[in-house]
Amino acid sequence: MSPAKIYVLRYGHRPQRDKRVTTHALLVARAFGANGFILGDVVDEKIKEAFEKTVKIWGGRLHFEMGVDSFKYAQEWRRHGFIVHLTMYGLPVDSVIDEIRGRGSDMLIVIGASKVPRFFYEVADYNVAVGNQPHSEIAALAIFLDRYYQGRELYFEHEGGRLRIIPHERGKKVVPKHSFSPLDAETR
Ligand SMILES: C[S@@+](CC[C@H](N)C(=O)[O-])C[C@H]1O[C@@H](n2cnc3c(N)ncnc32)[C@H](O)[C@@H]1O
Repeated sequence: MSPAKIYVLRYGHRPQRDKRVTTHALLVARAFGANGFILGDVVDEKIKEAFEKTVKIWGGRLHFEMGVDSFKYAQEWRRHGFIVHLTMYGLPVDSVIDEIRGRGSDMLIVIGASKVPRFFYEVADYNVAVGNQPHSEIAALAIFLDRYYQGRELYFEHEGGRLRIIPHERGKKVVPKHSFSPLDAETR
């Protein structure tokens, strides 16, 4: 059973220094099968611009919101879904991923920027570590979603957009989306 939807909550974004990291977390969320990305507590038009530009060109139906209260958002989420907080201090991803995959409700994945308050460790149904070494929220999110989807996310179709890439052994082959026939999809 799969959850109805998967959202990512980015906690602690600092507009002066996290633009690139948060943009990359958003791109990973979109490309690797999340349905929504919530930028908690701050408004950053640069992140919104990056999101809109990507969706316009490459498609996808990712829901994007910013400036919402992260604490309230997480509490509200518990009414209809469960929460996974990615942290190096949590339980190994491989020990909980099957149970998480088997749950049928909406999943909120919380990723931090710097220090994440105790609240998120407590509100989370699962504190999940992607290895117990400090690395990056982008890497943690990518690996978590990849383990969750068991690799299938790399082949998801993203609705809409203008362009698609035809995989090529050398160079870049990019075509307008409307020139792609469903027959090609079946033979890929
Ligand atoms: C700069 S790191 C801060 C590391 C932090 N001390 C922690 O609790 O994981 C920013 C974010 O990356 C994610 N992260 C870093 N290493 C991780 C790991 N080994 N497993 C899961 N998430 C990790 C967490 O979401 C964390 O809030």
